Amino acid sequence: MKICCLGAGYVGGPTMAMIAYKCPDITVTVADINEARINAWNSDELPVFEPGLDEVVHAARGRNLFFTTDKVTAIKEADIIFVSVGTPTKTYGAGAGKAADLKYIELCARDIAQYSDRSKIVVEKSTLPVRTAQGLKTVLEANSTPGLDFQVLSNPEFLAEGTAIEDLSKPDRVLIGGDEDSEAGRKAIQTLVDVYANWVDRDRIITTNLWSSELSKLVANAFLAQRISSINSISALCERTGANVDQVAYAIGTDSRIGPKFLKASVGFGGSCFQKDILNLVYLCEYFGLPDVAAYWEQVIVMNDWQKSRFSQKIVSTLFNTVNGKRIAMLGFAFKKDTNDTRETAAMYVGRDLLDEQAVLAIHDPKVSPEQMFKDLKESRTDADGNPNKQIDVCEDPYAAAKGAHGLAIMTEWDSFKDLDFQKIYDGMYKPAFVFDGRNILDHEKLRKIGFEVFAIGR
Ligand SMILES: NC(=O)c1ccc[n+]([C@@H]2O[C@H](COP(=O)([O-])OP(=O)(O)OC[C@H]3O[C@@H](n4cnc5c(N)ncnc54)[C@H](O)[C@@H]3O)[C@@H](O)[C@H]2O)c1
Ligand SMILES: O=c1ccn([C@@H]2O[C@H](COP(=O)(O)OP(=O)(O)O[C@H]3O[C@H](CO)[C@@H](O)[C@H](O)[C@H]3O)[C@@H](O)[C@H]2O)c(=O)[nH]1
Repeated sequence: MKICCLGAGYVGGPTMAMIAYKCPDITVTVADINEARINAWNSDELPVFEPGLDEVVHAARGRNLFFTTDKVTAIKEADIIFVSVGTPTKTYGAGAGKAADLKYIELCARDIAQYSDRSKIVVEKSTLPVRTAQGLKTVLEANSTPGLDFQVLSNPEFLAEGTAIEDLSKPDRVLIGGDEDSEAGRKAIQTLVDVYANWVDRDRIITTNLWSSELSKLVANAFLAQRISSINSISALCERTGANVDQVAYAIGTDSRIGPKFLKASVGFGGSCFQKDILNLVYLCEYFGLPDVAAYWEQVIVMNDWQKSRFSQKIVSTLFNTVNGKRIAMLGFAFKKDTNDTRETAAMYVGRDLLDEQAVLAIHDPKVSPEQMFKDLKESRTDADGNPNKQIDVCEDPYAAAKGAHGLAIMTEWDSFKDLDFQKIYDGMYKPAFVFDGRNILDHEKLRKIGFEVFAIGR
């Protein structure tokens, strides 16, 4: 069997690497139009940082895993074609700021139709609005050689960044939606089930109709993000009342009906998916004439935005209502630990707020490049005369970032931050030395004993 995947991004690369790793008899080719990305997948410096990914790629690459820019051959040869291209929030026209931009998906469908000379199974791996499969099928049938059959399946991906390899090798479930009402549809579903059954227990592979599968992905992300916004809303109430949000989260999470996960209060959720997918859900609700449902889910985003700006306002008000010219050390820039991804990271929004207030940002992140930070903060590295940007100092070393700072903000929960020598950091800072723990990962009592003024979320 031959599988091809269009899109070698955060999802296409690792998911296909896992299929190739677990199924040595299947040839897996990942095709992308971005040559630099493909070159990186073929090098020792993979374009995605994920614990354990290097090992999986190295074991399969060249054996039955291939990365290429030749999408035509990849499409022609494949029995199953996954589509794993981006579905960003639309920035133009109807639905701008909410609806998913489906142009990359449609271009893939047109390529598949044009280059296929036999019937294929087409799998939606990207996160898509419910009922996209209908449009895909129409484009495929209208543009291909008559007589070919394209079975469209929905197989959304639930991996989280930073734990992608663990999530892919032991998924809670694999979801496959297809046309359950036709013989060809059921056969296509079974073909994909058989691929995953090489390493996933059969009872963890859920099959549904197409629309349930497409919608479940958006709903899963909406529910996860809703939990974070819920606990973050309570963090504000804790700060006013003397309750401790971590204690509250533990107390409610021990109720097996609520469960302990995704109740960690924070400076706000980030990442490429939650906001985009909830906005998409909101748009769909509006489109299908359900404004009250739309408003309900939109509140998850409103609360998240509030949590981020609340954090930057807290820094400014605590530092005597001015951070003008003050150095603020930001530890962490990625949207969560164990990834170099900064898409929608809370650090970017807090950073921009502080720059607006004329602060000097000293940023350290173990994985994020300075180029990425400047881009996200909408700043250039040098001024018109070629002198370095004086408002942003990217530091390789957290101690260097904190030296001469008035405040230190934990933006990402990197484990390495917990073991820093805080006495050394304290000695190098202006006094009073303020810590703003946006992830509640530090030992606050210990910090207070050293002499820090500590602000934590929800305490
Ligand atoms: N990032 C995640 O953790 C995650 C998890 C689950 C689901 N998803 C969903 O998966 C999809 C892909 O996300 P991603 O993070 O991998 O995106 P990404 O931007 O990292 O990768 C998409 C890739 O598709 C390529 N591409 C675009 N058009 C193409 C074409 N016509 N042919 C071949 N390649 C093409 C781009 O060059 C890019 O490399 C999105 O719908 C996203 O919502 C993402
Ligand atoms: O209790 C928590 C859990 C997470 N976060 C934050 O929420 C964001 C998202 O975290 P996470 O969900 O772990 O990472 P993602 O890679 O964005 O994964 C989500 O989005 C993916 C893309 O759709 C889905 O596949 C995953 O199932 C879903 O967890 C990050 O900023 C986290 O720091 C919190 O603030 N508190």
